[in-house]
Amino acid sequence: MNMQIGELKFEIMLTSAEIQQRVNSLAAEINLAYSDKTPVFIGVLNGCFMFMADLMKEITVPCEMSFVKLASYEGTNQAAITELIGVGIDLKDRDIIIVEDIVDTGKSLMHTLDALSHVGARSIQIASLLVKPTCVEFEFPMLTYVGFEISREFVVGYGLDLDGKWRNLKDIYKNVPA
Ligand SMILES: O=P(O)(O)OC[C@H]1O[C@H](OP(=O)(O)OP(=O)(O)O)[C@H](O)[C@@H]1O
Ligand SMILES: Nc1nc2[nH]cnc2c(=O)[nH]1
Repeated sequence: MNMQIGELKFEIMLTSAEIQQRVNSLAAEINLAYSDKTPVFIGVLNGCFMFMADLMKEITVPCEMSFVKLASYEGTNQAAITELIGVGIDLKDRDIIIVEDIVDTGKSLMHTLDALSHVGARSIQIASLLVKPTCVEFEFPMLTYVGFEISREFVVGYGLDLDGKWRNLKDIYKNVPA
């Protein structure tokens, strides 16, 4: 299935069914690993909203959740990354799971980790639906829960935007040459 956004052409990369299946198995892994804990899930807005919602519905251990906000991209070009906006939960001695839609260069995740490094958490793990291994500029030993490793192309849908739009698509599309 193809989609044209302005001059950009997109092809379907992951269907809603494929995403749901993978999200369910990630949730199962987390349920097992945190069976004796009460983790705090911290979603990094805006992109995480669909992944976070679908993941949380499958989490069966007692848990809390909150959201932080960063901003980094405009269109397909990287711009300056701004500050982290508040969490609202005391994270001291808590087991944190950061929830991201995508780790591309890894800069956003580095900012989130930096901001959380002072809160005195007991543990920090990361769940990201998508990772671009050929783009990541940092090592993330805590990136334990990865939905799909994907290639370098820009992707939209399932929370991921292009100029603020297309986040609502239930499938994920990748940019292909026109
Ligand atoms: O690994 P990186 O190269 O830093 O890119 C990944 C980040 O980029 C996107 O966020 P963005 O800042 O565009 O905000 P959004 O979630 O509101 O779309 C995405 O949601 C990740 O947080
Ligand atoms: N929508 C979207 N946002 C991103 N942020 C970093 N990489 C991407 C990407 O491939 N798509």
